[in-house]
This record gives sequence, C-alpha cells and structure tokens, in this order.
Amino acid sequence: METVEAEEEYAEDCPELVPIETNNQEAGNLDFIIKIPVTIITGYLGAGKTTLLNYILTEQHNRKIAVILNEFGEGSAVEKSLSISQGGELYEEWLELRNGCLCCSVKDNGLRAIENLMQKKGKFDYILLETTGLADPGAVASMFWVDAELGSDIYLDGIITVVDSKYGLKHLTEEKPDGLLNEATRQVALADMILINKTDLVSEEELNKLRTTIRSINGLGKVLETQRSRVHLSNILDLHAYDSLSGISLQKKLQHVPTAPHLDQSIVTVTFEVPGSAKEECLNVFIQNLLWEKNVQNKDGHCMEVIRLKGLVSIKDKPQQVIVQGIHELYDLEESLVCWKDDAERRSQLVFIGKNLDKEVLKELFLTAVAETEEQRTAPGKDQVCPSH
Ligand SMILES: Nc1nc2c(ncn2[C@@H]2O[C@H](COP(=O)(O)OP(=O)(O)OP(=O)(O)O)[C@@H](O)[C@H]2O)c(=O)[nH]1
Ligand SMILES: [Zn+2]
Repeated sequence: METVEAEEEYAEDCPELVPIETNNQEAGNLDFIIKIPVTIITGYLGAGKTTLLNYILTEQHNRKIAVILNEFGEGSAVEKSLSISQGGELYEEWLELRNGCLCCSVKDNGLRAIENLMQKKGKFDYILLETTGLADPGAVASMFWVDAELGSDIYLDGIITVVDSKYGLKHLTEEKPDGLLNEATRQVALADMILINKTDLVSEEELNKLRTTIRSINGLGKVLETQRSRVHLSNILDLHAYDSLSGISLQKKLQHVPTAPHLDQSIVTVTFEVPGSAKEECLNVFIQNLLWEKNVQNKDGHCMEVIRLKGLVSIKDKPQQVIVQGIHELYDLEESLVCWKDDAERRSQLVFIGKNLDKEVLKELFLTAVAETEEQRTAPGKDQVCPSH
C-alpha cells in the first residue's frame, strides 16, 4: 500500500528521470534516492553472467539487491534459480537470501512483475536483471527507459556485458544470414561496461585480439578483464549511464573514445566533435532520421543503423550542457547540471555505435543540418563558434 501511494506521488511530482546532485560514491548512502537502479547483465551463452550474479549476491555490499532472471521462455529457470540460491530449496516466486538479497524469475513482462514485486516485498535498493544469452539487451533496456519516463520507481542504470575470452572472438565474428547483426556483437555494442571473463583460459595474444575487436565495436564502454566474473562492485553498479548525473563523467569519457583501427567489423563506434551550438529542432530531425527513418546513407549507399548514441551537446539558448542518449529507436535530450562557462567554448560531441556508420558523412550532415552557424556563415570554416544572440 505504501509503495502504491508513493508511486502515485512520484508520478505526479517527477515524471522524468531525477537528476541526483551528488557523485557516485555518495549516492549509495543517501536516502533521497527515490528511484531504484536496474542494471542489465547480458552476455553470450556461458560467458559468466550467473557466475557474476552469484558473486555479487555473496559479496558484502550492505544492500538489498533483487536479482531477476529474465528467462523469456527458456527452459533453464529451475537450474538457474538453484545456482543463484546456492543450492537452496526450489523457489516459488521469490528467494530471500541470507544477506538480504532477493531472487526471482520473470517470465513474461519483466517490468510489471518488478513493480508488483516492489508492492509485495517493499523496498530493495538495487535490481540486477540477467537476460538470456541470446537476448537483445536493447529491447530490455528500452522497456525500462520508457517506463522511467512514465514515472516509474525504477530507472535503468547501465548494461553490463560479459564476454567469454575463449569463445568471444568466434561469437563476435560469426556472420548471420541476411546481414543481421549477431547477438554477441549487439550485446557488446550496447554495453556500458564489458567484462572480458575467463582470462585464465587464453594466452595474452588471444586476449589482445579480443580486446581490440571489442574496442572497435564499442569505444565508449569501459572494459575490464576478469576471472570468475570477479569485479569490484563499484565498477558495475551505479554507473548512471543513462541519466544526467553522468554529465561530467561523460565529458571525460567522450574525450577518450579511441579511434579504433578499422577492422572488418559490422558494428563500429564513431565519434566527432564540432564547435558551436545546435538548433534543437534540427538536432531532433537529425537524430530522428538516424534512429527512426533510418534514411541516412553512408558513402556506399548503405543505410546507417545506430543502436547506441551518446553525446554532450550545446543547444542554442540553453545555458546547460545537454546530454543526448539513444538506444535503438528511443532517444532523449536532457539538460545536465553543468553550465557552459563561456559561449566561445561551446561545442558538441557525439558518439554513435552501429552498423554502416561513416564518421565524415555524419559530421558533415551535423554541420550542415544542425549547427547553428549554417545561416550566418557564407563559408563553413574552422572557426565555427556561434555568437550567441
Ligand atoms: N575457467 C573459467 N571458467 C569460468 C569462469 N567464469 C565462469 N566460468 C564457468 O563457465 C561456466 C558458465 O558460467 P555461467 O556463469 O553459468 O555463464 P552464463 O553466462 O550465466 O551462462 P548461460 O546462463 O547459460 O548463458 C560455468 O561452468 C562457470 O563455472 C572463469 O573466469 N574461468
Ligand atoms: Zn546464467
């Protein structure tokens, strides 16, 4: 009952993601956090997802974590819940672990189930969702993201992708018929954190190859190497990969997006930075053409397919830096807490992860269609700093 009332209240007060004015370290201790983070754990079959969950559930973390196994019709529910509960009894709906964690299996609509659960079980502080090895994490992520916009009590914190050192490269380079993206690549492309697991099984040389391939697919996410999925929890929880709290860290991150060597990879990361401000309507059209219309072509005449988009942009007449987030067909422009210091310094940087992407084409399109300088300048030049007016 309490939860229901709270939910209604919040729905009224703050229908959007709530910017939390603190840094990551502090975030866990303060009780003004009204929304519960959801971290999606994905990765190809056998990569080490369940091992990671087991590890998290048995670590001392002083949090009440709910683990949700997103089975979507796979037959291994019992097996999984058993491994999660450390050989405990057969679960009915929920397992409560000794350290206060919860574990359940969601078969149908994950989101409604979680909300029901919160009503029944009261508060917990964190939700981990393991998808099946073949799931498209983008679809799951979109679901949470949309719901957060609608005033839900939960928000998407980030996507963790576990990669098997031994078979990862094989999975990532596997060709699918009809030009479809293979699942393993999609999972890596969408990750905010990539764990290269089972490093004990490969040589340094094999590991290097895998690392390079992963980097060329996703230049934005962090990469860590693990054995038995052991990783400090601060690396995977509270990433705030989808909200405005990530404003400052995003700026740093964007500066370090590597220009990956061009491998013959179906999915790549491209990034560009341009000075000046964007016109908001034009920026919307630019993004919608990419994500919705999918009518932007590369030099070979192939349509670009963006599956993840992130950026820090300057929008005309807005004092704050604006964060652009996109996943599949959803995107969002959100003002960060950071203001532009000086109009002369205004610039926009965008990162795209997807297929058939061409940096030069994207940049050119952005400059001609979105940058505010377009109308006032006769010739586009290097000094495209917009005088504010
Ligand atoms: N050698 C080695 N084995 C590992 C490591 N991490 C996990 N494993 C083993 O790999 C197997 C698969 O691990 P899981 O955690 O079940 O993988 P998963 O991604 O949850 O698998 P599915 O749910 O079937 O997709 C298990 O037998 C683990 O014990 C590691 O770092 N090194
Ligand atoms: Zn598993």
